[in-house]
Amino acid sequence: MKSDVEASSPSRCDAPAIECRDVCRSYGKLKVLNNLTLTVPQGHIYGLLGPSGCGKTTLLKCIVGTLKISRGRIAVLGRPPAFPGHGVPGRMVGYMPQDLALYSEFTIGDTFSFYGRIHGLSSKDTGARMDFLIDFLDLPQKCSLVRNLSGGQRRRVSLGAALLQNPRLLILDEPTVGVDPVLRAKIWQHLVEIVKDGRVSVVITTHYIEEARQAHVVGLMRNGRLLAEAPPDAVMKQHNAPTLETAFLQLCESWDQTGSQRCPSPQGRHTNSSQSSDSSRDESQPILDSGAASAPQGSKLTVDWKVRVRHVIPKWRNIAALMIKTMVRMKRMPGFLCFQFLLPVIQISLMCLCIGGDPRGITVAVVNNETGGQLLSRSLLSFLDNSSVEQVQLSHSEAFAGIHDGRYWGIVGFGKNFSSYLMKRVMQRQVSQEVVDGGSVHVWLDLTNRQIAIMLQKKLQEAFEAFVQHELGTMSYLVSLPVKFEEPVYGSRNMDFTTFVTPGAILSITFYLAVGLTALSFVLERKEGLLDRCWVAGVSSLETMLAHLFSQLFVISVQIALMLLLIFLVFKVPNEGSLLLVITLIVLQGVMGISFGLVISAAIDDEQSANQAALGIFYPNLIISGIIWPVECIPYPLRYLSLVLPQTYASEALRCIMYRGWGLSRMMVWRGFAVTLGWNTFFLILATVILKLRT
Ligand SMILES: Nc1ncnc2c1ncn2[C@@H]1O[C@H](COP(=O)(O)OP(=O)(O)OP(=O)(O)O)[C@@H](O)[C@H]1O
Repeated sequence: MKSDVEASSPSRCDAPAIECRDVCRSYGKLKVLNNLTLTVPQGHIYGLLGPSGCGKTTLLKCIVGTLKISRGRIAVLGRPPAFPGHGVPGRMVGYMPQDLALYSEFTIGDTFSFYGRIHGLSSKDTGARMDFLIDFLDLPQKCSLVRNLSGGQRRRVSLGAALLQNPRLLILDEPTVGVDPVLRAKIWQHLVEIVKDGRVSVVITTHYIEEARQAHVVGLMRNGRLLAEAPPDAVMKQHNAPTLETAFLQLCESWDQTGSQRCPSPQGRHTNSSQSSDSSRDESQPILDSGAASAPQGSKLTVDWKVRVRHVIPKWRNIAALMIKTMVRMKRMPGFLCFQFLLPVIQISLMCLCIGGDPRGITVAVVNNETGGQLLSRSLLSFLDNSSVEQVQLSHSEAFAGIHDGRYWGIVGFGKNFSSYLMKRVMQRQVSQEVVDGGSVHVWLDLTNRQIAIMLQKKLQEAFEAFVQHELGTMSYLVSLPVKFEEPVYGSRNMDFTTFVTPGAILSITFYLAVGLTALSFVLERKEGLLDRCWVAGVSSLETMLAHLFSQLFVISVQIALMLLLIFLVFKVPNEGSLLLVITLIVLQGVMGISFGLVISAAIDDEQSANQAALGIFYPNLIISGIIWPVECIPYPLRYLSLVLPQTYASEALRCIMYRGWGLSRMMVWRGFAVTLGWNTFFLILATVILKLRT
């Protein structure tokens, strides 16, 4: 069989392009690849055929390194995928995944430029390749948006992106689906052309079995095993079949009848001939040693520490390419960008406008039984704040009927001798109970709304103090409480509840917007195969995270600038402390939101669950972080939980900076920064661990 392969191959080369030995891979309990052994000779087109669900895509993902195998060994272009310093993943491999994995907001030109940047092509080279590919793949103009292309056109753009850098190995997962027969023939012709000099190898999966006759070798897969691996003619000859499809059907039937033991598969041959003592080694652990699959016998692949360091250090080129990608996408979605910038402004405005202010237009029934001219009751009522309290003069019975019907929040009542009795109370040393009662303002309140009731009590008290000051002048001390509130040490007398809530609300808004955007963008990119495609192109997970962090920092900065301008200039929230500290703490909370978004996207695969996770923690965190109500009201042991949450100490620190003017030397301030940094580190480590466990 091997001689058949060599006879039909365009050139000979000793080291195979891909060598898989006894490869196993499972998804949970589902065993998808089952001791699969496969060899792709250098300079050949290898057609990987098999029914839907037999494991072709899984195998290709293992070959390019986006999935780790659980057992066996893989060598691609001489080394295991992801071997430090190896070009796979990277420029040496062109990968077209089954999902189109294209940014729909990109134009065709943007798509090629993006991958050109990642592969380090000059703009001239990218331009030349782009022109060739657009012409060759019969694509529309390069300014056409991917989202406006037909399914077949998108598939061709995806193929073009895989061909862009002239890779040494092409891995194409069903590139001809949805492509018309003329173009399909052209693609195959091109593949035959590029492997001619023996430098480039191609692995292609297709559902059109007959088109695979143009491949130099076909591998027929079923149930995670390779049933046959030979040139198409040899397979047909062996099964005396007129077509490849018939041969494949016969092979499947014979497999079903005889079982795997006696099936004439090359796999058995490989397994027997090459079985080594370490063939069942777990590749997910010692990935460096596993490169021995292609190394000369007895030798081990070693890596220079410089190469190892270079492999780990993020490349600025890739980060820049990803950041440009984000900017281009933002530019193409101006509505979404405005929404991103304006949403926090809208949220904080609504909060400042609607939470913490005094209730207005509260109707109160006034029952005034006094008659005559110079009445003290009228004078007192004139000091009641009209903007907050609306007075309705009623009789006793009407007032009580109204409050019982819920039309009034309270009743203010004066007896018919109120003025004279009040003066007696003030002037005489001893008075009767009748005078005390008659000289008092009687108030009945509906206490079902605590905020309104508190406001009414406060407004009545203020009105009384102003009235006493007006009527008694220097003698007003006679009816005042002997308690004097001096100038506040911190804050001002007119600070309202809004002032308390604002710092925590800013942190919370910044944190949750960053969580949502990060989780959603990563989950969507992974679901659409975009992350995998970038990874195969040579972008590391760290580079992806850093690029996202830098792009998000830009968005967060604009959001913070707009929010701070609004609260300081429009809502006049005071800031006694360092603006730099205020901004730094908010930015760090935004970065923490990004880190938490990474945790969600690492752990969750679909956007709906990611959204639910983000929303699910939103309210509990808001409530027990002391953002809308003081932590001091939280009962133990819930208080302990509250104190370790990411925003409890941070909100307190921001309030201390803004309202007390404190700096980092104060424990309540540096504690907020320390907790934020601690959570940041924890989330980043957790995201990395989850990603590692799930790969
Ligand atoms: N992420 C995953 N989690 C769980 N099971 C999976 C996952 N991906 C694939 N599978 C399962 O693994 C099996 C092989 O899938 P794979 O995509 O490799 O098949 P395929 O041969 O490429 O199929 P097709 O030709 O239809 O693309 C299928 O049963 C599939 O349901």
